[in-house]
Amino acid sequence: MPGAATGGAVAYPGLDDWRKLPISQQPVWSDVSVYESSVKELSMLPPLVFAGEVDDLRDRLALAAQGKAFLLQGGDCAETFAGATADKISARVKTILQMAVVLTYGASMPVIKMGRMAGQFAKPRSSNDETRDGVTLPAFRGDIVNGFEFTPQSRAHDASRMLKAYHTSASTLNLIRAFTQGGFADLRLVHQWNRGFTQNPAHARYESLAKDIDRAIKFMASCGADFEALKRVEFFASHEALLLDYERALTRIDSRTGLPYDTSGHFLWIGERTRELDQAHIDFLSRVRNPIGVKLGPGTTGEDALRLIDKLDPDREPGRLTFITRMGARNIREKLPQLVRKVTDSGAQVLWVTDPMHGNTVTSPNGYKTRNFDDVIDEVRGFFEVHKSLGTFPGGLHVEMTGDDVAECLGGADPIDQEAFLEGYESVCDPRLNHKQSLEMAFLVAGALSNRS
Ligand SMILES: O=C[C@H](O)[C@H](O)COP(=O)(O)O
Ligand SMILES: C=C(OP(=O)(O)O)C(=O)O
Ligand SMILES: [Mn+2]
Repeated sequence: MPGAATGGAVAYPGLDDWRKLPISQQPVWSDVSVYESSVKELSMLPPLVFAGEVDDLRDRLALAAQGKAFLLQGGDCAETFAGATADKISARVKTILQMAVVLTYGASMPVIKMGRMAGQFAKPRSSNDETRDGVTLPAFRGDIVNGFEFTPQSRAHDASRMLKAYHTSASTLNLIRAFTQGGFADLRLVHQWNRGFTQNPAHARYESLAKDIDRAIKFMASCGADFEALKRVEFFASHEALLLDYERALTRIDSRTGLPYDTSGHFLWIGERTRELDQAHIDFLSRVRNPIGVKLGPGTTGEDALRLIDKLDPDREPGRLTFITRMGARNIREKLPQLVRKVTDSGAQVLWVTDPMHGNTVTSPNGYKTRNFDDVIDEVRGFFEVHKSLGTFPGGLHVEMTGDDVAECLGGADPIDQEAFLEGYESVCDPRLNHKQSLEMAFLVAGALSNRS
């Protein structure tokens, strides 16, 4: 039975209480013995992240909550096993680094860099099934559960996929660490991150900013400045903590503090569909030390937000809790103010982040799940306007994006139209900003951040 096996997972009071609670969006594993052996093996594998890194991230997020840093979180809607190639991973990391440079330079503010990467394999779905040409099969729930291919074999829920997800996360993280610690992310290579991407307006704008940074670095170098700090960047891994069998098996007790950390990623978030207060996801995540995010859709009330704070951040610990609002461009100016006001009046300090993607999903006339770049931008603008009017800090941006030249979202300065989807649509779940749309977004946010006062 799913959710039943603790395998060899470390024991700690409360870590298995979620098993007695209602839970949604979980697989029904097709083979119980495979499930049991997979969970057992997972619980014996090394942690993917170190608890000390998780603590560092909490400190960084605390700064963002105070308005002293900005969080940039981006990556695929659904990572895939096949997509974990060096080219795709490096294009995504380079794009996030480029966006971060634009933000740091434009807004004169430290930027916390975080991928929806190295673990973003589980997807909640609006429907359990999918029907094509009269054939109905289980919906695709992410590579950690089943395959995208539309056959009964591929769509069966196969628990051994959790092991593949672990190993794919490990190799992705290994490459990310190599890139960001091994010299590739050195700010003096700011031009090189632009190489290999096609020419376009955002690309040219980035080149010109990179020239300014180059000039400033050369000037400082000739003044004798020490650039050791520019060689490496911190880069954190995050994903939606949806599949609790997996998250539980990777939860370990930190030898320094004796406390539980979910070592599948640095930052974990709870999705809009699984954030019910008395249910399994909130309970489980309330018991691990990682910084936690919660997605908040347009139906969230101020009372909901306060109850989530009490449950997930009872000690009001700086950096512990991030609210990722995904209201939709049409709702944000009306719905966000009451939430922010209620939280601020309670004295709690959370980090407010905008996800301008998930409230703006539409179907294109030719049948693709897409988003209009203008709607995405409008939600970002609304987010900044609301926080400005309330005197609170718009602390981060959460986007579905890729470093590849895909055609999945409509519009942008070098516009994508729906015909382009026929060749360029690659996502197995939600549409992502492509490389140029991502850079364009970064310039817009940098402008909004620097114009705040
Ligand atoms: O992020 C993913 C989607 O928004 C979520 O999985 C729901 O998608 P669906 O409506 O296509 O199932
Ligand atoms: C499913 C997702 O988001 P939400 O929970 O906000 O719908 C997601 O981030 O891919
Ligand atoms: Mn998504």
